[in-house]
Amino acid sequence: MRIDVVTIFPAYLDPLREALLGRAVERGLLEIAVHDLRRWTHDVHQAVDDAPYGGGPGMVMRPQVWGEALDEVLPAGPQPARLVVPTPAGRPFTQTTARAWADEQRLVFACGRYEGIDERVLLDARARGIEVDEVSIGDYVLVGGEVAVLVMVEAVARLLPGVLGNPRSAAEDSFSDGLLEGPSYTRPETWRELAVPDVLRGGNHAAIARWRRDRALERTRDRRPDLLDALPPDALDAADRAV
Ligand SMILES: N#Cc1ccccc1Cn1ccc2ccc(-c3cc(N)[nH]n3)cc21
Repeated sequence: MRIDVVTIFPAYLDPLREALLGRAVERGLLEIAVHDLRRWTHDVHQAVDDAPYGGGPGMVMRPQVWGEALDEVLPAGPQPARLVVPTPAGRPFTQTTARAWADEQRLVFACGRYEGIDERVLLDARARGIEVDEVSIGDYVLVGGEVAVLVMVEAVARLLPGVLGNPRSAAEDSFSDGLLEGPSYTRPETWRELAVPDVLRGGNHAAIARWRRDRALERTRDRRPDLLDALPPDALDAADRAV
């Protein structure tokens, strides 16, 4: 997978070169290119924004600059690519989204700032046959798209083959079965007079699986009842429903 990110703050994306993702790039499991949007300005001030038509607070990012940038970074043509635009007004980005995007050959992220990007940039991209996803990472307002891109790139990249040391981690993490993950423990057996639950030290794998499922159901019911409501009818068996 190749990931391109266009932004006026390229340094915001430096964390993509660190740790797990940095090692995945070094190992050639994915490519990441970050582009400074100001490269496509032609004025001495390198202006990327202007006042909004119709008035209102803040500024809007100019279509000309974005248009030239995306013409170069995301040329229309046979190679499929997806343009992702983070916005508070977007569809929710979820684990399901991450799984779907993990199958893409190319992802291009457009990081807006100010009050966002002129709508015609997205219209033009769609008119050129490019898939455009406007996505939100949560119901709160950030200052720009860069942090949202860090979140989404990490969520997608960890699903790529070879990126995680143990592929079971991605297969069994929260949301993989529609539930939140339950509590985890490691050594020592007792810490500050708090003991690891006996069942986890007992070696009975069926009992451990049951205990973990029960804790996941309890946690999901308590923190995210909406996820329980979204489960398919046959997702919970009688033992689950008794929790
Ligand atoms: N757009 C916009 C906007 C609209 C109103 C007020 C402030 C902004 C700032 N902003 C500019 C770019 C941009 C990108 C993504 C987010 C974003 C995503 C999530 N999930 N929250 N916030 C915000 C962004």
